[in-house]
Amino acid sequence: MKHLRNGLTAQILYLLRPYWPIVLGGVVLGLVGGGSVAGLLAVVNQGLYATQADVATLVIAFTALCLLILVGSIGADISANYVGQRIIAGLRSSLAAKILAAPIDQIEIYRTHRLIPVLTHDVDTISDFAFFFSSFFVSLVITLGCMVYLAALSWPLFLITGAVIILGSLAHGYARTRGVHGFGVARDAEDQLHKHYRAIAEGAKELRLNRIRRQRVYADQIQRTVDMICRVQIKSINLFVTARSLGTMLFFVVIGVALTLRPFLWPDSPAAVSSGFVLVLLYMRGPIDQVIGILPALSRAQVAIRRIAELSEQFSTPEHDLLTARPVGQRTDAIESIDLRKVTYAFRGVPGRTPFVLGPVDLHIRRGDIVFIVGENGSGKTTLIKLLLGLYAPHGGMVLRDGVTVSTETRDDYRQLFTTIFSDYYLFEDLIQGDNVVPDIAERYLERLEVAHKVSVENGAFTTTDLSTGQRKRLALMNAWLEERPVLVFDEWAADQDPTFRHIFYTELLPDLKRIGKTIIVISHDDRYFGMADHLVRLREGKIVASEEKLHDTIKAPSVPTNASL
Ligand SMILES: Nc1ncnc2c1ncn2[C@@H]1O[C@H](COP(=O)(O)OP(=O)(O)OP(=O)(O)O)[C@@H](O)[C@H]1O
Repeated sequence: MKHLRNGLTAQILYLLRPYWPIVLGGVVLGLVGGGSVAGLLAVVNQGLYATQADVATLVIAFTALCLLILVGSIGADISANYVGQRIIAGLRSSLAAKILAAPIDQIEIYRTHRLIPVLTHDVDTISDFAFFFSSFFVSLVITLGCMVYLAALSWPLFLITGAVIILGSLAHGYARTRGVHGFGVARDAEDQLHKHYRAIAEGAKELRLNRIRRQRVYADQIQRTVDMICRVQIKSINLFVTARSLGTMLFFVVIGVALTLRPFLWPDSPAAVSSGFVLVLLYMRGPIDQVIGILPALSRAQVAIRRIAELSEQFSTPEHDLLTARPVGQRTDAIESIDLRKVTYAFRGVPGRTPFVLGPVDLHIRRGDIVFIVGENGSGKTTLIKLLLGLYAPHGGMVLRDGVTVSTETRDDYRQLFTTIFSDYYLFEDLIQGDNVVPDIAERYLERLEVAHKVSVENGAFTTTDLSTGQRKRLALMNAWLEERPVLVFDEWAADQDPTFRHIFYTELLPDLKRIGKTIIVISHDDRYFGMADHLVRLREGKIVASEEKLHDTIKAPSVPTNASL
């Protein structure tokens, strides 16, 4: 926890560091604006008892102070707004960068339903607070300025007021501690709520078909979580509201007590002291109210910053240089072989269960081979290709490209060799080649994939991706073609295809891709087509139990349009 607090302070200072001149300027302007308000109250109080001779001086002082208040508060507001918005923009970019550079297994452990609320909810909470920060600071300075004026007027009254403020602060301290705890609990529940929201959005069809599950999701999960957040928020905010009203009432009490006691305790004190005291106390109520009013937002921002710090800590071992613009490096025909030597990988275990361990695996892949990776569900096929693709760093053993070990430094270059269509692939609408895609070539690919009647390529993007599952996968395949990388990896690509196109995929497209020099790795359950493989690797419980290499001569003339053949 201590570590986290350090992280929290460090996080705030780190965020403010690039803007320190503006922050400093804003602080000075806030001090000038807030201090001038206290000065203005003193002038007003003097004005109540001014003689004709004092009027000119007081008017000049009044005007000057009004100008200072204007300049100070506007300046403080503008600088706080600027810094706040820049920090939010910086946070948004740096969080996105952290996710883009985080190791894939760390992202998988963190989980999407926890990731999105940090990126949206927590950043927005800080943004809300940043918006009010300047008035918070100026109000704080006004309060301090008023206290200084009170001390100048009368020490006993200053001490009484100080004691009341300390009392009020203690009440608020208590409310804040409880409130922060409550906001923390509510924030945890927001993650759960987000998970349930994803379930009703992504599982809409299943929920429409299953009444029991629908009611359970709504009543037991969503409503229960929503009610819990509501209860905790009401409780936390009630604490703040009660402490706030108590504090306000204390002000009136102190005014009443001081005025009642004045004739007895300080019978000789001048009237200007009493009126100044009342004036300052009545005025101070506003800024103090504003400071107190912003405390719940401050507490929420504190919880949000902690969440962001946690995420940053979770992703604190990024892969380096992932976002540096660099040439892609060698592509076509850029490999002769890939080897896995005694590669192992273990997932984190669930308590009471043995974690899945892949390996040790030895695998040799030659350029131009069609490699099938087969095995039962859960045997480790996807885990194996994630290691092969450099998405997971092996826990033991090594991956070699053309006999050279792939290291942390070279892993991202190595990954650029592959185009992969995962079984849970994400289809980007824009093509990476953008405007460089010749419409004719795109058209021929689409025709080859039998989707040209549904979709075309315009301005470097597909005209639509509102297609059937199988058709969307064909677009993903077209993307893969256009990327022109030497190794293509298909994770159960054909599973969503109709029998005719599945046949075309295995018996025409794969051989054609091989013919143009591609190395192809296919995860498949289609045992009818295992004969198409040059190298069949069978996995069971994370181990290679069979590795058959053979030659076959079933390759036909190319029918895939390639840039070379076009
Ligand atoms: N993120 C994860 N955390 C913990 N365990 C995991 C994770 N991903 C996969 N596993 C475990 O690893 C094992 C292998 O999973 P993998 O996805 O590699 O299997 P697969 O052979 O591709 O299965 P399928 O044919 O069903 O796609 C499974 O038993 C699974 O429980």
